[in-house]
Formats: sequence, C-alpha cells, structure tokens
Amino acid sequence: MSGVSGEDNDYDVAVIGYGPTGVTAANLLGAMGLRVVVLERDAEIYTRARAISTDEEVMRIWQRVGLAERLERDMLTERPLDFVDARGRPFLCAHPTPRGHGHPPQLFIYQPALERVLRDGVARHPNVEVLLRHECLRLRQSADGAGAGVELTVVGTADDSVHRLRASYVIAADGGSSLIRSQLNVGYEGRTYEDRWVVIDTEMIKPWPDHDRLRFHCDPARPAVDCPTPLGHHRWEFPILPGDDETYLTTDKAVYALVARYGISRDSIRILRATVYSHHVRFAARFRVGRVFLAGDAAHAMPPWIGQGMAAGVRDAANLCWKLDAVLRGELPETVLNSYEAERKPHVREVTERAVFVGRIITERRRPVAAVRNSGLRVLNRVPGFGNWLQDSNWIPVARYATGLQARPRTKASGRQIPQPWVTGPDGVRVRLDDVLGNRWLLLHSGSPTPQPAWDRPGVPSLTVTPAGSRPAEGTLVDSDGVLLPWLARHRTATLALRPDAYVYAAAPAGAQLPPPPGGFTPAARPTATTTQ
Ligand SMILES: O=C(O)CCc1cccc(O)c1
Repeated sequence: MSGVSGEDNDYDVAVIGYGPTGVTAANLLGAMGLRVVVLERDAEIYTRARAISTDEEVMRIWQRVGLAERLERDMLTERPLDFVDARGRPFLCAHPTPRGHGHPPQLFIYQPALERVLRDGVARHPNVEVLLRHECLRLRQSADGAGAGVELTVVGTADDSVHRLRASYVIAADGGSSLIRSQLNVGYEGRTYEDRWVVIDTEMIKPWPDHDRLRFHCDPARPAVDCPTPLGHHRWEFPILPGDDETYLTTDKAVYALVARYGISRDSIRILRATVYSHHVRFAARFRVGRVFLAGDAAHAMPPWIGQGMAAGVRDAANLCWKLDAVLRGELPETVLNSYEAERKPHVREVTERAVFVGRIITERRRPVAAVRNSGLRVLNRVPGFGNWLQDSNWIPVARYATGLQARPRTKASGRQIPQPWVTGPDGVRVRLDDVLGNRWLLLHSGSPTPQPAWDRPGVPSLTVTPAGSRPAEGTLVDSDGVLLPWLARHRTATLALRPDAYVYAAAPAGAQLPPPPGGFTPAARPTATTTQ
C-alpha cells in the first residue's frame, strides 16, 4: 500500500512510543492509508500498565478504526462506583449513565489485553511499519519548503544498528519521561505528589461481596482503590505512607496484609504484580515544535482519580491524526495543525483539575475533615439523582472547543461533538451515526436543506436527517432513536458542517448560510462509509 510519500525510509508520519496513544495513532493513520513508522523501545507490551478504565467517547474513537466491538468484549461495563468510609459504608454512589456517544459510559479495561487488540488492529495495515526495540536518538527538522521534514536517527537496540529515517511529521507519544520532549527542550511544568502509591494487579480466584464495583475506600488512615478489571482481574491501589518501607510494600506478604483489611485472603486473589507509581500534574509548555507533536503522557500527566489519563492520550491522537492526514493530502493548510494544542490543552487542563479535585475527596487524611466530608456527601447523595448528576454532567468534563478549528461567529453548537445515536442509513441498515458520517467533512441538514454554495464541493457530501419512521433514501439518514433532530433543535441549528471527527465546525439556523469553510480547504471525495465492525 502506498502512502502520500514514496521513498524507502521515507514516511508520512513517525509515531514514537507504542502505548495506548501511539497505537491509536497508528491505527488511525494506518486506516487513512498514510505511510507510517512506529518506533518502540520495548520488545513487548508493557505489562505493568497503569490504566484501568475508559469511556464512551474513547470507544467512539476506536470505533472509527473498526475495533470498538472487539475491544468491548474484553471490558467490564455497567459497574457502579462507591465512595465508602473507613467502615466500608458508602457515602457517595454513582452509576454512570451514557452521554449519547453510542457506547457504555464507563468501561473497565485490562490494559495489556487492550493493547494486544489495538496492536493486532495495526497489523491490518501494511502501510504501517512497527519497529520494536528501536529508539529515536536524534531528531533534526529541516526548514520549511519543498522536501521539508524530520530526519530521525534511530538505533535498533537488539543489534545496535543505526538507521536514518525521514518523516513529514512526528508524533511523540513516548510517555511522561519523553526523550523527544527533552530533545526539543520543551518544559514539563507542574508538580509530583509526595505520596507514592503501590498499584497491585491481581487475578481473582474466588469472588467476594462487592468485588464487581469500583470502590474508593476513603479511610483517612490509608485510602485505597479497589476496582474490578476484566478477564478475571482486580486492581488495588494503596498509598505509601511516611514510615512505610516502599520495597516491603510491594512484596506478596505486605500486599496480602493490605488487602486483608477488606476481607480478602490468599484464597481470593493471586498477585500478578505490585508496582510503585507517583502521581503528577504536568503539562508540556508546547504540544507542537515545528513538525513534531507531543501526545499522551509526553504532553500531560494527571492523577488517576477519574480514570482519564489514558483517555486523554487517545483523544490527542484522534484530534491530531485527521488533521495530519488532511494537511499531508493538501486538503487543509499547515496552519490547522496549530489547532491541536488550542483544542486539546484546555480540555486536558479541565479534566486534570477535576481529577485533582476528586483525588482530594478520596485521599483526605485529616480525620475531622473526612468526617465532615462523609456526612455532607451522604446527605447530598440522598438527593434524588445527585449521584448520576455527578457522573453525567460534572464528572468528566465534556470536550467543547472554545478555540481551534471552527468557524466564526460561534453558535451554540460550535466546537461540540455531535452525539452518536443509532440511525438508519440510506441503505436501510441500522448503524451508529459515525459509520454513516464516515470520518469526513459533511453537511448535516434537518428539514428541507438550504443550499450552501460556499460548501458545494465534491469532498463534502450532504445528508438530511429525517424523523423516526421515515423511509430510508439516498442522501438521508433516519433519526430512528429520536436523538439527532431534538439535538439540532436544542442547538438552534438546521445545518451543520461537521469535521471528520464529528465536531461541529459551523452551524446555521434554517434558511441561513453557513460561514465559509476554512481557508485553503480542498477536500477530496471519500468513500461513503469507512468503518465496519
Ligand atoms: O485509581 C485509578 O487507577 C482509576 C480509578 C478510576 C477508574 C475509573 C473511573 C474512575 O472514576 C476512577
């Protein structure tokens, strides 16, 4: 399969780091037909992986590369979440409800299994070359203009071979201690928490009561995370307190002593690994240096309390990859790549602030404050719907871009991602919305479409949403679940210009003209739908 560039050792995109961010980028870029090289220092999937959850928006991204259904088979859904006091009594309970992205709202994962499926997904793309045990020693960017790109000096650590590769762009997804970020001299400001945590992955041998719900044990003496993870696993996390012997705490003996407090014995779990981690709040000073983009933990780090660290990296990959594809194909000017940081950084900051806030609730060590917390939240929790409100509207901040790649003037719909209900496509088949949208620019109308001459070009198809019960027809999609038309009405919109990531670029009320497309916009026609599960 040929990509945009042609020469051997000459790639459209080099992805450095093959964790969840890198492997998602490789899947997205691979599906776009670009010529990609992935460089990964390690020989195997990292078994001491950290993430244990993901969410519906991230599943929507993996749906785009045809992997959501397969991944979900290895995930746990519909698991409630309790904050419990030192005696195990819940004071705050939440059962996540969907936000309308077409997937379960919260899914627990076993990261090594997830990465295996994502890597197998990359193997579908002969245009993606994966070089394990290869490290990028040096990057050199050549000046803009014809032939501009990045030269990578790469060492194969198996045989110390040195290679020179070229790529038009680089995605550095090489983790929190990113060598690429250091090479670029980009700061990584923020803080690292004093308390380190021992993170324990176990295999469940015999279930115990409440083994299948996420519980934050908000015990001021020693808080703990106790979380079901799929494929027969269970995760525990405990802080290392002043006076603890860190090395001892990772031994089986110490771990069994820690979990014994929750009635768990050697008959219930087998310890797979216990690793010590620090929590950080950090942001790269810049997400872009010329043709190199920092993504995932290389760009930002947050504490784990709302299960969003990995998700943030996957969102980075999704935001960046379609823009790189458009620029490489000459469909959009290079300047749109600045919108990556403009869109991602504010959202990551907001999510990080939320994680910090929730962490404060969980890890409160002052007994009197913890007592007030418990009784106050217990009262609030009895207010009907509070738990769900917490999950729905305030738990994980929704990405709504205030700046970035969107038209002016902004409308109520601008910068939002359209929900993803099930719809009936033109061929009468019931599918998720994105499978009809097909990862491309598209105009979506309700009612009788107002002609939009500024958008009239082959690469921007139009679809009209018709009410549930309508007959499927060419150029329409039936809002069979009754979600899209009310959403458009609520956002005072009759026509939307959607970006390939299903975010709203521009919106107009009935009879009005959309603002024009971005400058230099020359989209090529794409196939009708690109994703099948
Ligand atoms: O502590 C962790 O590692 C993550 C805990 C977590 C997982 C999923 C959702 C959530 O709110 C927290």
